[in-house]
This record gives sequence, C-alpha cells and structure tokens, in this order.
Amino acid sequence: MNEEQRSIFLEAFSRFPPPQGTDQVLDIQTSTSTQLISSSISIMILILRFHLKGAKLSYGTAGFRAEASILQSTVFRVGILAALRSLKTQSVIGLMITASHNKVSDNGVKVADPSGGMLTQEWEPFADSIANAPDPHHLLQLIVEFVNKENIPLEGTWRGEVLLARDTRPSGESLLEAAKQGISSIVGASAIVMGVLTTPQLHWMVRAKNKGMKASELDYFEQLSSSFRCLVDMIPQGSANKYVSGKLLVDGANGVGGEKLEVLKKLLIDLDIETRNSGKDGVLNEGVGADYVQKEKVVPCRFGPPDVGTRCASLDGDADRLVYFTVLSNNDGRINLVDGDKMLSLFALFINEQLSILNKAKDENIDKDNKTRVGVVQTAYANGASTDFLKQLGIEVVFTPTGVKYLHEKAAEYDIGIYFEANGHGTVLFSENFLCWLEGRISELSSTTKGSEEQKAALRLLAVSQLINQAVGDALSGLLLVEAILQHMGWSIQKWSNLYHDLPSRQLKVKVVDRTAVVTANAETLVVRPLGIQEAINAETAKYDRGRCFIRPSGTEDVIRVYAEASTQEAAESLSSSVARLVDQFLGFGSHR
Ligand SMILES: CC(=O)N[C@H]1[C@@H](OP(=O)(O)O)O[C@H](CO)[C@@H](O)[C@@H]1O
Ligand SMILES: [Mg+2]
Repeated sequence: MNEEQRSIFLEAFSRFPPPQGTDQVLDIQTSTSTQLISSSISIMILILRFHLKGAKLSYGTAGFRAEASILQSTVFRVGILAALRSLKTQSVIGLMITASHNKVSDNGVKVADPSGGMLTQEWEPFADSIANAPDPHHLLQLIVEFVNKENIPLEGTWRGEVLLARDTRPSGESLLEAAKQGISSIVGASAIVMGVLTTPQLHWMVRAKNKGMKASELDYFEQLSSSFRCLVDMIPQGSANKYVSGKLLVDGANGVGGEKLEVLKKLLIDLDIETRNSGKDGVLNEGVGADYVQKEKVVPCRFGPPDVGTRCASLDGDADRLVYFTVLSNNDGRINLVDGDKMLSLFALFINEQLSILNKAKDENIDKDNKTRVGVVQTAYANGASTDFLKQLGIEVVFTPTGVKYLHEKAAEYDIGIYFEANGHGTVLFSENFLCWLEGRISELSSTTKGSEEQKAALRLLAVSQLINQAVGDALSGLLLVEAILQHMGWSIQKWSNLYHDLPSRQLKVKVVDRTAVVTANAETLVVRPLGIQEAINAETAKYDRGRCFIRPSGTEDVIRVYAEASTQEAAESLSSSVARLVDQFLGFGSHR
C-alpha cells in the first residue's frame, strides 16, 4: 500500500469504522492488483454503510430513478462507476443527481461520458449489476472482475476526476455526499462539487474541460449570451418585426432552470423574459414544467387568460427539455403546443437557409463532393406532419428508438445532425470536420468578400454551433436559438406554429403482467412479439384515415405505451383505445389511461 492509498484508507476508516467481520471479505481480492487490494478495504467499509435496501433498479433510458430515500446506496455505487470510467478513459467524467420531470420526492443519478454525452451503453450492464449487487462481497467482486476485464489502470498518475452536480430537489445534498464517497473510494479519485446546475450545464462543463476549454458556469453563460448576441447582430435589416419583440413568458417548472435563466437573463440585452415558477413558492414539476405541458396540453400554474397570444415556453425539472406554447382564447386552460418537432423544423429551416446562401457561390463540381450532409433524427413519437414537412424540405429524416442516447449517436454521423424527441429534448450537432471546413471558409471569405451574405451565413452557422449545446439537449441554449431565429425571420410564434399542422394524436399507458414480453423492431414501429399482435394493430389502423399506431414497453415506467395518430381527434382517441384493448387481450388484464 502506498502512502496516498494509506491515507485514503485511514481517512475513510475514521469516518466509517468497519463492522464486525469485515476482515473475512478481504480473501476475494487476493488475485487482483495491489492497488485494488489496498483501496478495497476502504471501499468495503463504505459499501457496508451504503447498503442497498432491496429495490431492483435499471439504468434504463436516463440513469437510475426511484424514490429518493432508497437511493443512497445506488448513488454511492454510481460514484464508484464514475471514478472507474474516469480512470478507464483518462478523462473527466460527470455525475448528475436529478430525476428530471419526476415528482419532487423522487431522485436519480446519471453519468456523463468524456464527450459530455450519455454514459456509453457498453457500461450499462455493469451499472445495473453493481446497482443490484445484494451484498458487499458481491459488489466488490463485480468491481474487481470489471476492472480486470476492462484493463482499468489503477496504478497510473491519473487518479480520476468526476464533476458532480445536482438539481434543486431537497434530497440532492445528501445524495451528492454519497456520490462523493463512492468516487473517492477508488484509488482516491477527485470529486469536484459544482453545486446546483441544470443537467445540460454539467454535460457542457465535462465536454469543455476535456477539450481544454474554459469550463466554469460563468463561461457557459458567457458562451451562450455572446453567441446569441452574434446571431442577433447579424439579423438582416428590416427583418425583426413587432410580433417577435414582445415579452417571452417562461415556466421554470419550479426547478433549477428558472433559477439559471434569471442569471442568464442579466447578460441578454436583446430579450425581454419574464420567468414564472422559478421555485420560490411552488413545488417542483407540480402542475408545471415541459413534461406536464406537453403531455396534458394545458397551461401550467400561474399562466392564464391574460397571457392569451403571448409567446410562452416551458422547461422541465432539470432544464434539458423545452416546449413552447400559447394560451388559447376560449378560457378552458387549453394551449396550442409548439413541441420538439416544431423546434426541430425551425432549426432545420434556418440551417438549410444559411447553407444555401453559403454554397451559392461555390463551384458546382466542388459542391458535389463537399455537399454538407444534414440529417434529422426523430423517434416514432414524432408527429407524422412534422416528418412530411421535413421530407418536403428535402432533408434526410431517420428514426431511432426512444431515448436521446440513440438519437444523439445517430445525429453525430452527419456534418450537421439535428435531433429532437417530440417532448422537447434535442439539439443540433456539428461535426469537427464541418466546423474545420466552416472556419476555413470564414477566413477565405474575410479576405475576399468581407461583409458579404456568404460570410454572414458562415458566421451564423458558427454562432449556432457555439450557442446550441454540443453535449446534450439543453432548454436554455435551445430557447436562445429559437428566439434568435424567430427574430431573424421576423416571425411570431403563430407564424412558426403554422409551418405545418400537427395530426391529432393520443397516447395511452397500459399496465400489463410483463412488459418485457413486447419486443419491437424497426425503431419501435413494429412488434415482433407476441406473435399476431402486429397484424391485429395493422387491421385496426387500416380503419382510420391517416391512421398510424404503435406500441412499445416504456423504459422508465412499468407500462406499455400506445401512440395513435389519425386525421381527427376522435379517430386518434378511438384508434388508441382499440389498440390498448388489444394489448390487454394479448398481454393480460390491465387498465389504461
Ligand atoms: C414517450 C416519451 O415521452 N418517452 C420518454 C420517456 O421514455 P419511456 O421509455 O417512454 O418511458 O422518458 C425518456 C427519458 O426522459 C425520454 O427520453 C422519452 O422520450
Ligand atoms: Mg429532463
């Protein structure tokens, strides 16, 4: 045992004295490296303190989520995983304590990889197995095996570094402490507490830090505000009109997003924002927030008739989702929703416009080889009208299963990849190659045709790449991009909303005996098991004009989700109910709503 490990051990030892019999477990490490043997003593002591209280957990689509009081042990274990990931990649890793749009008594934990993206899917089985290890013996054995299998270097000079943050949930502080203990229990990796942040801020910082860029919270705000300013400064004369210049009302979901928007707002001179539900006197996600607004299609608390016609936006609990809406004038609390699909369409239009200005002057032959590959990524939940609209623009549209980890991966294959889930989580990714080409083009144009439209288009694209979060979907950066583009186009929210009209749709959840009995293919649009159900769904769907319907097991709840679209609301309701009945018939009794 070297000096450093000895001090880690002694420090942990003094805080968490070993219970009786701990020395017996040391046998299982005898075949591993000396580094792990020595640090395993302190890990074991900590494991005993953070013992799992009997819940079955899965890393799922967005990390572990559960009732906060049972999460101490899980978060501690994810801390160990984050430290190992940092050692394996020799890079800074992120660990976020949040349960996003879930109720305030829940919490969760997820890991950001060195790129700032989600934890690699290859490590998810390990995350599941350590989260569910029944006892300290088992847990330590899993860690030892994994370290050996992955050849994780425990003996180098790099000890690992994990940036830690949490949202505003009251349980966050003690869970953050558990994460810190987990992180430092592995050969003394450093846990750097960033405090209360939005999820995308943490992902942004991890990415920036690993790229050797400025990575503080102030740097984040400065990058967002200066790139926004840059876009606004290049708005063609006469474009910005009175429809856009009005106030923007933002529902902060009583979470971290509202709080951060208040800070960002001070740096924005070109935007009049009023934040409501910023958490001072309301409950997180209760009758507020992007998930509530998008799923229920009703106004959030503190919005109502006086706001009719005003541009409104709603963030979710950890500010990685954003939707826009307007309050309808018939005073029944209903809204006109402008969702993730419409944001995607707006971004695609703007980017396409800039690319065509930029490429106008290019030599036809060069153009053929250097054509910028723009791709749009959606899921089966995207409204069919949005997909038609995008295809009409001549844009390549591809589909992935639900979950941003899939969309992000696909979008990264393009020069410019735009992805959004209908619920408002998404971003625009620019490839390194494209950015390199763009910078070259900007300097070329600066020396030949400075101030030209081509040069401005190139500068706008560069500013978009700096404004929109390159690590993960980000409500704050998404909001600024929407606002900049609306000002650029001189569009009101109504004009934006009228780009196309959503097909009426309906989502239901059906409780079944075993949701894993449903196996899907083709980006979740076809059911291959149980046999026969897809044919039955097809027969129902065929009865409806513009009917489209699919089912899939949720990755975050114990339900089968049913999604139906049709030419009228009544038809969408009817199709979804018939298919929910089919789910009951094939998969056991249940109730749906
Ligand atoms: C229909 C729907 O909104 N599904 C959501 C939801 O996943 P499910 O697997 O459908 O439960 O939570 C995911 C994580 O937040 C999000 O990525 C996804 O879009
Ligand atoms: Mg969220």
